Amino acid sequence: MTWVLASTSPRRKQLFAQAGFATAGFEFEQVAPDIDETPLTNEDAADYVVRLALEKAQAGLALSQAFSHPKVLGSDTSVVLNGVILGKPQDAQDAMRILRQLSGNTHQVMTAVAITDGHQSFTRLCITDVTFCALTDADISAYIATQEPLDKAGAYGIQAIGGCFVESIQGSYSAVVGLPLVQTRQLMQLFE
Ligand SMILES: Cc1cn([C@H]2C[C@H](O)[C@@H](COP(=O)(O)OP(=O)(O)OP(=O)(O)O)O2)c(=O)[nH]c1=O
Repeated sequence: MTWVLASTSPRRKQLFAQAGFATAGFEFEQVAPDIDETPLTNEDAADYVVRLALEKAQAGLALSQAFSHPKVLGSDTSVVLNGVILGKPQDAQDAMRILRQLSGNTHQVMTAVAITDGHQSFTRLCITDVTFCALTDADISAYIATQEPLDKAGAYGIQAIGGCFVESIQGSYSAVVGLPLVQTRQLMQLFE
């Protein structure tokens, strides 16, 4: 039996390693799923993240044929403001646009996790409210100059400099970073 993380995210790798602390001899392989992340027409944000997590897990399973009895985890994180998915910034200008919208407001971080072994698939969805303090354009420009926002949903990382903008959160911190630890462990236990 082999655990496989279908993700290229270094944050998910770290979190998945943490989630396996109680699983005897826990080790995992990593594969890079390549899926189309375009939302369907009128697709609800929650439905979107769950679908993507499952598609990443299924794409990862197809890449895991060399492993014995693979159990494959996929996950997706989206930042949602007033029901609209903000996604990852295209470039610095887009990051500025996104961070101006988040400034002084509460948004939702939706993270879904899915595990499949080809016979059974289970998913969990975590929705965390994150409230940003008010940001000046100078704050945002200085943040973008660090490059940190560019590969992240919602153009920030709560675990690093972006944490300076987070006034409060309600929900799972690890889900905001990229993988909810409690829910991931619960899903893993379904396969033990
Ligand atoms: C909101 C937020 C997002 N993020 C990151 C987590 C995810 O890596 C990324 C969201 O993009 P995802 O598309 O969920 O994941 P990914 O492309 O990085 O990796 P993969 O699809 O291979 O699993 O944004 C943070 O690191 N910190 C934060 O505070």
